[in-house]
Amino acid sequence: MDTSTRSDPGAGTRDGGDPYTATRPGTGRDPAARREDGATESTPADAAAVDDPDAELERAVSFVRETVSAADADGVVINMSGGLDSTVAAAIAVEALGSDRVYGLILPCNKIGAHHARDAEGLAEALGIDHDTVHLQPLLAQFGSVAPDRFGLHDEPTLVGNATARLRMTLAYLAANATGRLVCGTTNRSERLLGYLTKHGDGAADLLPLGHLYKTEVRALAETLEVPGFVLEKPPTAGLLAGQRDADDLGADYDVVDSVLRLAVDEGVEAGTVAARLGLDRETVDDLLERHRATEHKRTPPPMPDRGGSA
Ligand SMILES: Nc1ncnc2c1ncn2[C@@H]1O[C@H](COP(=O)(O)OP(=O)(O)OC[C@H]2O[C@@H]([n+]3cccc(C(=O)O)c3)[C@H](O)[C@@H]2O)[C@@H](O)[C@H]1O
Ligand SMILES: Nc1ncnc2c1ncn2[C@@H]1O[C@H](COP(=O)(O)OP(=O)(O)OP(=O)(O)O)[C@@H](O)[C@H]1O
Repeated sequence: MDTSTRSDPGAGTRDGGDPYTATRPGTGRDPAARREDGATESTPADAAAVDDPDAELERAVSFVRETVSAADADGVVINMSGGLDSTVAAAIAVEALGSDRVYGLILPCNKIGAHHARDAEGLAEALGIDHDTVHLQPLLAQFGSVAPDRFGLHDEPTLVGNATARLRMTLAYLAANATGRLVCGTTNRSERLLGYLTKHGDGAADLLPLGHLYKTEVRALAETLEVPGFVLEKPPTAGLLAGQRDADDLGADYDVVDSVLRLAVDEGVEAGTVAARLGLDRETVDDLLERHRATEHKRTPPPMPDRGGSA
């Protein structure tokens, strides 16, 4: 991916100073913790490993090609933020379908978003895909007039963030309906397992080419795709508030998050053992696993009464 041009060199970091030093929270690692079974302690950095990035990339590319073909669709629509996940998803879609069958929607909602939107426009141009930028503020302002005494959006970051994510989803489906395309989501496995997404917002899509990959694995794929350094350097953020970082919300960086999820969810290792093996404090592990449990409803279809015996 030749995307060396960037419209705004400061956009990735200007809202929070140096993202890798000053604003990053602690990793949650407890140097005093030791493995209960005496085995060698693993490190969160182990989570970053992708055995064969080229093969993983080919798997994702084939998946997109086959899914679009099976749906007899003309291509995909991707909401592009200028961040890691949507850039990697768009690059995979271009490899799978060709640039003329990928359409990017860039949907900033505030001033912080405007910087990232310029990045997204540059990335879309470098990928050679058609794209449009739509500022959401006027549409969101209308949401504020709905029963304002009951659901005021002012000073409610989560309400505004979720409404924005669902508005982006609505526009993606509008474009998909109108052009015979599928909506390509950008959610990764870390976000899915923690429910760290807006239900029926950024979590809603027709295909998820990154849905099986942890965030640290998406990063490894980005390197294989030669995604430009400034995208890799952006600290993961939902992009809704100045200085907001996924690591602040989740209590740990993604190398820690992914290590915990691999052991606890994929391998079924008990929380205390996970903490000991990774050298983490128990609270960090418990908080992450509680998020996982509490968001099961985001990973399953809506419940409904059964029919009393018949399927
Ligand atoms: N047990 C249950 N069974 C069935 N449904 C249940 C439920 N509990 C809640 N619900 C429903 O789910 C709703 C809550 O879920 P939801 O609307 O998603 O809202 P919620 O999970 O509260 O918020 C979304 C979270 O995802 C984060 N996010 C969003 C977008 C992008 C990113 C990112 O960085 O990529 C992160 C955001 O910062 C926030 O922490 C409730 O209002 C209710 O309608
Ligand atoms: N300004 C935006 N314009 C269009 N789509 C957006 C915008 N902001 C977020 N989205 C959509 O919502 C998804 C989730 O947002 P989020 O900011 O968490 O992801 P990201 O920027 O791709 O990656 P990262 O988590 O590394 O920031 C994005 O991948 C993208 O599809």
